[in-house]
Amino acid sequence: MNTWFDPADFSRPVITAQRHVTSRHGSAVPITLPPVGVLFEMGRALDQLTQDFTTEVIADRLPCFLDNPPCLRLKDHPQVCFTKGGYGAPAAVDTLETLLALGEKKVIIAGLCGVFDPRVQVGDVVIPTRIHSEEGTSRHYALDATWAFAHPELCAKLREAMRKTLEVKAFDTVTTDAVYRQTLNKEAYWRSLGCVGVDMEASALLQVCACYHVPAAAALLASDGHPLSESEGDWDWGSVDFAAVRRQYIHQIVEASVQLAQRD
Ligand SMILES: O=P(O)(O)O[C@H]1O[C@H](CO)[C@@H](O)[C@H]1O
Ligand SMILES: O=c1cc[nH]c(=O)[nH]1
Repeated sequence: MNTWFDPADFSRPVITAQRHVTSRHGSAVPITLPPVGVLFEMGRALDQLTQDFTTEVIADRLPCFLDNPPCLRLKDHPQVCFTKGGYGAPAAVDTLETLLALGEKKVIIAGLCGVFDPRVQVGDVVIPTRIHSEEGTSRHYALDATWAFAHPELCAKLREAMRKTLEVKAFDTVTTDAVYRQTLNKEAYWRSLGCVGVDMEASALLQVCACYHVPAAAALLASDGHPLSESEGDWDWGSVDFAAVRRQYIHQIVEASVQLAQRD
């Protein structure tokens, strides 16, 4: 059983995100965020956003403990903010905790995943009901962090809102800490659990949101198809038109998040 989380430990965390954001290491300027936030776990998203939409800067540098990404909103739809989470579960959760400390009430996670199931192709969007955890961060937040669950209602609405050009698929996924230890056997085991894809942040983000009772759901664009056996070809990234697919995906996430925020 998990020994990193002690449910009887009611002593206070030495550093909290709430305290950190206004500390000397955080920000001198008060920042308030809109209630809905999109946490991109991919590199191109904020550049694409500023290229293709009219945006405004909410904060040049979010006062996270590790990284300091900018936080943006659309000029015409200021009720949603967009930022980039750190890569890997610990850095991603640092960004998330900061967003929550600054007032976010609902979180949409938008990232990439590698896929290892014939039912899913590069360019599909996987929106999981639950994510199996092989990362350590969520084990500091919950006694049983084996699976992290999306908020059922938000997950259903996100699937609906994302159904545009790209295929949306409702399969479970897994989050790992060790990208270079995704062996063929390991991925066969993940398949046996019903998982179709792997990323490095999403289970921790969903688990932390669940612990704080903040509705969250994750959409993962399949960015690379993994070989399923020794006889299949080598791993490779993306597809011939992956840049266009990724752009389409970012647009769908933007539209879906605005739609979901308008419904609130
Ligand atoms: O920063 P971009 O190109 O989105 O890629 C990031 O996302 C991938 C993992 O999801 C890794 O390749 C990482 O570098
Ligand atoms: O985290 C990731 C993202 C894409 N592909 C993978 O195998 N892992």
